[in-house]
Amino acid sequence: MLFCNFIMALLDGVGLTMFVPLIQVADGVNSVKGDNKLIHIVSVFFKFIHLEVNVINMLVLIIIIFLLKAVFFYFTQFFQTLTLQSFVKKIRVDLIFGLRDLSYKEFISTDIGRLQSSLIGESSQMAQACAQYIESIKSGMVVFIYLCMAFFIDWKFSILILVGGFLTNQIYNRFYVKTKKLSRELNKNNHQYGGIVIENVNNFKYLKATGRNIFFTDRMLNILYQMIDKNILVGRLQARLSAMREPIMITLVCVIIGFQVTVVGVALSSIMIILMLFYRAMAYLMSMQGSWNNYLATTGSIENIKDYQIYLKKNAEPEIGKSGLTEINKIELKNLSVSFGDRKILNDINVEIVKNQSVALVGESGSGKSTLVNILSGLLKYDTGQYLVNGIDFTTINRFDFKNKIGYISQEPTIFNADIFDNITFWADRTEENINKFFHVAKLCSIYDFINNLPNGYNELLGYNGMNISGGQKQRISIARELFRDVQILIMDEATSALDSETEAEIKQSIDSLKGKITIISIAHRLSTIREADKIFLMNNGDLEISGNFDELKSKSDYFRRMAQLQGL
Ligand SMILES: Nc1ncnc2c1ncn2[C@@H]1O[C@H](COP(=O)(O)OP(=O)(O)OP(=O)(O)O)[C@@H](O)[C@H]1O
Repeated sequence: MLFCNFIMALLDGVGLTMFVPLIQVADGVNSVKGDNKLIHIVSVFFKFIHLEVNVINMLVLIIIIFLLKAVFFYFTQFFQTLTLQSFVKKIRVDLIFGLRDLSYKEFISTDIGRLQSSLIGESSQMAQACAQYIESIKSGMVVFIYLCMAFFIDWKFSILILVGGFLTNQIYNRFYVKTKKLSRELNKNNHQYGGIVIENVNNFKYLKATGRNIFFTDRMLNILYQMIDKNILVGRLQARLSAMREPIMITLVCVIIGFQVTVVGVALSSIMIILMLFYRAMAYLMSMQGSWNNYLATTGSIENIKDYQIYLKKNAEPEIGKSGLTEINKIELKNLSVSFGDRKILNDINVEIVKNQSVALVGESGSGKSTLVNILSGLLKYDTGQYLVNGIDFTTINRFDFKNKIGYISQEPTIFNADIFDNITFWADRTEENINKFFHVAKLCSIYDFINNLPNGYNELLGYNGMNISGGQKQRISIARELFRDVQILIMDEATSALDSETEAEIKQSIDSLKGKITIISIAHRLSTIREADKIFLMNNGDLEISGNFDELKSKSDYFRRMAQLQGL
């Protein structure tokens, strides 16, 4: 791109300077005072191509030069688009992979506003910044070529360009500093705004029901107004820059005419050419300064994206280890401890779960059940101890291979903004086999009748976060999705909490039918759902107190017995 731009600028300069010998030829060589260097070069060139030096030939040459320039202009623009798109691709792909690999531990404390604006809005701003950066380099290159040619044609002219450049740069520098500062502030506002919008959307129902959305609206408006004020300031700066361009140039042009006529005493034809070259060079110089200022107006985004890429890389949790895990036969935790900051959340945990066993975790709220399950599923890292899968250290296992075999149903059901079929099958092809399997799991999860009664059947859209269906229906869809996947380990964290007793009993039956076929790890406050579990772990304040089956625990633990009695078991 830069090579084509270089040739294009060279042709532009050569084409324009051709007007000097053209006028000289038209007027008769002797009519122009001063240097006859150019006409000499032109004569040599025409002699070389066996043509006469006359006005017609020179005009044809000028047309050919500008046609060639157009060809190189085309290639410059084309390569610029390629450069820009490969840059945008690199940034966006990097961020996409960064999000994929971001560790769960980091994600839960990340600035969501920054995350979303980095991945969406600012990536586009980066493209604009890159375009402006390229433009300023291109214009700079043209100015440089003009300068070189100017030195060759008339050193006084090059001094004038340098003086012009220096003067305008002095003025522009003040604007550069202000624009850069505003850009950084705008960037911060963008993150705040993004964060509030996401919070507003995620908690829309609550905010609407309680009238608190007014508070959020005020917060959004407050930041929005700040952003608008700053954007107006940036616009004002840019308007001033553009407005100043012409008066500066006209003043400089007048100074040059005055200087040339009164001091040097050159003929008008010569002055016209110098002015033409000067005007052109200054236009490129100012365009370079303008593009540079536009580029600076987006530096906040550039700095942020750069930092964010580093942040994502630093907090990446790649799917390390060799692939090839075909079956999970045993998982073990040995003397495993986890802390959040200074607080120990899990303390010296020892757990062994073998293939197709069904285990349950019980304990008071905050005792560490979800944290333990997050460790088992590979979402969270542990501080000390060991996690073994089939006797192999978990850190050396390919996470993707492992997680691919894990089904996870959490307290908050996961619903995608798609229809029921895609939600359950995770966008599987609608082949006869998949449709049959879809109905099979729908029956297992007591959602078959519901789907059949919908106006669009399994093509019914569920809306953002499943707004169009009930909590229990969402939960059943989440469970069906995991059953459709043929997972080897099914983790259920309060999976049936949103269901009424009748539906819960139905689903329990379905889950029970999986007993002995896959490994099931469940957390439940309602003990009836885990009564049949092979092994129950009782947790207390980060410790794993005791384990055994339902009846064993009842006899071993007063707490468990009390809980069971309270629930009529
Ligand atoms: N990201 C986190 N940062 C700091 N502390 C955390 C974090 N996640 C959980 N905790 C703390 O760890 C402890 C255990 O939480 P955990 O969610 O594992 O408990 P739980 O037994 O599953 O509770 P519940 O039954 O209410 O879901 C709690 O005291 C909680 O405050």
